[in-house]
Amino acid sequence: MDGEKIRASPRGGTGDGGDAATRVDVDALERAALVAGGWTARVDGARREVGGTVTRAKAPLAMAVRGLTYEVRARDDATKMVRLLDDVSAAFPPGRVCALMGPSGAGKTTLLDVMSGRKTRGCLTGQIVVGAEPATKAALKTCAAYVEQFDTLLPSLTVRETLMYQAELKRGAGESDMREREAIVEKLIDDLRLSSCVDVIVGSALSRGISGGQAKRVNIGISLVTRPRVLFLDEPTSGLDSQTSYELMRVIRKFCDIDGVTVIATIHSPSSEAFRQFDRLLMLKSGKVTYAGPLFGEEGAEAYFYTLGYYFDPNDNFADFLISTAASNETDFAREFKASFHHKRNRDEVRKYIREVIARKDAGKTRSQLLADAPKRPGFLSAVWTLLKYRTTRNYRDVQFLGARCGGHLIFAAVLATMYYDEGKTMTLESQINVSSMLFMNNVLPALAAGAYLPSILMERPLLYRELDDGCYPLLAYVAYKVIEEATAAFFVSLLATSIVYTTVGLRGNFLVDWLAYFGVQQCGAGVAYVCAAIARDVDAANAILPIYNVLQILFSGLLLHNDDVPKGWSWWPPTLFVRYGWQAQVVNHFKRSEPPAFLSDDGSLVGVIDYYGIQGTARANLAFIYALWFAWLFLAAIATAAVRHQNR
Ligand SMILES: Nc1ncnc2c1ncn2[C@@H]1O[C@H](COP(=O)(O)OP(=O)(O)OP(=O)(O)O)[C@@H](O)[C@H]1O
Repeated sequence: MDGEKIRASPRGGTGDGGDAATRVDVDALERAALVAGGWTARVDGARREVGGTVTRAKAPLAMAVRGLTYEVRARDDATKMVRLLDDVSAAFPPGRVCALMGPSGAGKTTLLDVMSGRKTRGCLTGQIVVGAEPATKAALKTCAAYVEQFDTLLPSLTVRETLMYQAELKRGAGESDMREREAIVEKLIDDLRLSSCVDVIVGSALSRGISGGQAKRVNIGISLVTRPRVLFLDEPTSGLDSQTSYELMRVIRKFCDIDGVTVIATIHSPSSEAFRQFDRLLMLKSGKVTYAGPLFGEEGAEAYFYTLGYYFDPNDNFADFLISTAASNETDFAREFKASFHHKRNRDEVRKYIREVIARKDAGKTRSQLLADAPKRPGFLSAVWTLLKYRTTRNYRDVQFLGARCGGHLIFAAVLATMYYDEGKTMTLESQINVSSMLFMNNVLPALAAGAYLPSILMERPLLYRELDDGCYPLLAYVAYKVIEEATAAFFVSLLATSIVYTTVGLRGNFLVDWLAYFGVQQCGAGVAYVCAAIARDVDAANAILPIYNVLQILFSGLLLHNDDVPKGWSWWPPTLFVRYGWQAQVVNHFKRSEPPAFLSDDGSLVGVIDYYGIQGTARANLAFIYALWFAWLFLAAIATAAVRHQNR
């Protein structure tokens, strides 16, 4: 409770060294695991074997940063650099739960992002080590996991499916077979106390699912499926009530003690009980260290701030005391810390870990042990299969998902059927105009319907970013999964829509050509939607960009302005338009250039509708252009998704 006394270490320790007695002897744990030859876990002193599977217990890893300075271009003036971290040095001993605290804007999240290798821009100097190695992005990917503040989960999966989905994406077949993955997931469900909601869907704002606290635990669980040795958490308790945040912190503490995970978490204002699960503290203010060391005990933070004249009333919440103290402008905390014994102790600790890296290097061990020990991740095909297995199967059961992709096409087909019934059976001037116009709209509509793809692509963007950052799959696997998912649905709906129009209107050409043109245009439209979704910041921007492209496409596809009349400056544009090729393929397929001449051309002679509009090429050649454009748009979409990152990192 907030009113309780916080005098001594809650785990009976007396400072940094003092709580060692209550911590799990991780070396002993690892030895036990090796002897047993199985994956062992100690819960309340008892050894537990899970599923009889073979996975070595891993020792937790220390992390340290020395002289870390990080600058970015100022938001308001790109010529200026802003220093967000200023000469930060701190040690994060193995198997401890470290709190990163400070007033709002102190640089906590920045430090967490920098340490976890997630910063995508800015200028970084200083050293970061993990274990006895430099903390390269590749090394961190093998041993660390990051839990973001906001839950990015798939709403339609149950808790168990969510954990299995992540386990399949993150654990390679060579290292862990299905049974082992299941054993890991069952253990996580147990450890995270998710048994009561294991078959409940995650849910969203629109569909009721698990509670906020359970969602947080699932979010942590998906990071733990790889059994990381370092866990970064960005404000794990934010938005939770004090009881739920306490329970969550206890679970995290347990992972730290039993599974040997080093935890580094930014935290705002936890309850006293939740805060007692931490044992180290790094405080920042304006990017500078204002305290680094043990949280509780005689040489802890309370004793340190007491020496500066800030007395902690035991009836208060210690975390609130630290935050309000740090916010005070009466003391230059960074300077005071540099002059303190605590700074010297921190410096020595950092040196110890950096020295291990240097010693390893001096011993000629330049190959990363972390990389060598890294479990094999699933390959490209395996990742695509997992995405289809968990995401597409759910999407196909979602009426809204299918409705958005099918409804419009079928309604348009029905309307065209009634408007142009039997129109293709004659070749009069009127029917030539009507059928060619109908075929034009038959290609415009699937292009316009691609707007239906935008919301789902944009909504799952945070999930995509997280899964890419977690190394779940390469971007191309995601693109492949998306194409298969959309193309499979489009295959059936385009077949049905084309059948309706072909038979009712009385089209004459090869049905396959009409269908391939429709399907191809539909897929090109999806490709354009992917590009818009990649470059647009939000749904509003995407909804503004896509219609501009489509209107420009409609204007220049040959019906509204004949091909021969396109102004010189625009002549490059029509050859890039898939609606144009779709229309041309279907018009040539229907009339076969054998329609009776009914239109007066510029030179006074009578020509058929194909020559009147200046339609070029055979049906096959036009189809070839559509499919070439499909690949071009997919290629552009992949490049745009990789290059444009709408994330404030
Ligand atoms: N490009 C930039 N130009 C200017 N200031 C920036 C820029 N990027 C980040 N900042 C500032 O850097 C500071 C550190 O941000 P950070 O998110 O790390 O703080 P924080 O301690 O996690 O804050 P909070 O507790 O509010 O989340 C903030 O004041 C932020 O506004």
